[in-house]
Amino acid sequence: MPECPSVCTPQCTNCDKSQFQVRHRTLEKRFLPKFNILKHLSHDHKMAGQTLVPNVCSVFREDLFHDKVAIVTGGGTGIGKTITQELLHLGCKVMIASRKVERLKKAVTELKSTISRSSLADIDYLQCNIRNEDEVKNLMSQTIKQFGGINFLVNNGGGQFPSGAGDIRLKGWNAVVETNLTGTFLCCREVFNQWFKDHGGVIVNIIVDNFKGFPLMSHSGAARAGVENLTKSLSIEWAEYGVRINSVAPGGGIYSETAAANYANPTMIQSSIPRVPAKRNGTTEEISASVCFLLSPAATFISGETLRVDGGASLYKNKYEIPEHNKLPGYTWEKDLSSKL
Ligand SMILES: CCCCC/C=C/C(=O)SCCNC(=O)CCNC(=O)[C@H](O)C(C)(C)COP(=O)(O)OP(=O)(O)OC[C@H]1O[C@@H](n2cnc3c(N)ncnc32)[C@H](O)[C@@H]1OP(=O)(O)O
Ligand SMILES: NC(=O)C1=CN([C@@H]2O[C@H](COP(=O)(O)OP(=O)(O)OC[C@H]3O[C@@H](n4cnc5c(N)ncnc54)[C@H](OP(=O)(O)O)[C@@H]3O)[C@@H](O)[C@H]2O)C=CC1
Repeated sequence: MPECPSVCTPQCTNCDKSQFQVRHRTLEKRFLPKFNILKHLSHDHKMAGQTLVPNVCSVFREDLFHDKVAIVTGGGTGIGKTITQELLHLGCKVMIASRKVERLKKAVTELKSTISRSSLADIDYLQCNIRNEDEVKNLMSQTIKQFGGINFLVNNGGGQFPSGAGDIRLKGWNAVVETNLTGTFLCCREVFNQWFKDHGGVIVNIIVDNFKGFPLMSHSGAARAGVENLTKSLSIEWAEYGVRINSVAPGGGIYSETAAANYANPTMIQSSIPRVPAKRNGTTEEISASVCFLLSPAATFISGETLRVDGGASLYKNKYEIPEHNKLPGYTWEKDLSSKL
């Protein structure tokens, strides 16, 4: 672990680790191909009564988005929270939106405290279930009212539950498709109708690594394939309005406490590591950087594209182990003729 810097950082009241140690331990663990991250994160580190907010940094220049307004769905947790942190760091005003108000409130309180006085950045939240058309309309209109317009939409909110396709009930299928495909469509349509049609803007959709199918999450694989195609259609339809739209496909498992908590087996996020050429999980920061790149002027000639951020995983073999079986016998004329004898 790196040496403690000369300026002493606050101590965690739960475990005596310094802020500096916590930050570096977290990074260190993330890069170890072991499944012990959960143990390390078993309590919130608190510094002088405050939950630790890790120091934000970015490969982009600090004022890059100082005149921009972004909406990040699912911006209170995991990948969405990291994207929000980086956008704030780059001077952006960010509206985060999802279903659970308590999580949104907590994130806003935490992240607001990180904004420096000289920055034009700002953050607020709105409750919005992206499956609900009226709530999506309200998200756009309230953001325009509060921040004066919208430049970026990051459709990050989404998810699924693991299940064999044979066991997925219609309600569960619909819940996943409505969340990931319909919800993304509603957000795109409303931001376009209410603002982008007249002012242009940039959209980034977060999808998944479903390029070789998404066994045990077939509902999500199908819904995200729909989003990938929607991305292509809209990039063509809306180019004349100054709208760019791309997708980012995180792969290999991106650890966050909330992502892991969604699964009965919390090591599921880590289980794909053996099949990631990079031999590690991705970080939320790596997803955020790719989103910021696609939002930025560095990507003004990129639209309708899907950026795979997966350490090469989508090129490697499928992560679903197929049990030994002989249920798909071969066809030969000999067998065919002998069956007719
Ligand atoms: C190698 C690993 C790679 C992993 C790659 C991807 C990782 C990630 O995406 S991490 C992100 C994880 N975060 C989330 O998924 C959060 C968002 N997800 C959800 O909110 C749910 O999964 C949802 C999309 C299904 C929505 O849930 P909810 O709002 O509760 O939906 P409804 O009440 O309308 O309907 C629920 C309906 O869905 C079925 N169902 C839900 N959960 C399960 C489950 N765990 N197992 C089986 N079935 C489930 C079920 O039919 C529900 O209806 P009822 O039976 O009437 O409750
Ligand atoms: N972690 C990973 O390995 C990977 C993640 N992804 C995708 O990245 C995105 C972010 O996931 P991640 O940060 O990892 O996990 P999280 O579970 O932390 O994030 C999911 C976010 O989506 C929000 N959300 C879910 N349903 C809705 C809804 N109906 N309306 C509004 N918001 C909703 C949740 O907020 P709330 O519950 O408050 O509504 C939550 O903030 C998801 O789309 C996920 O599927 C893709 C590939 C890999």
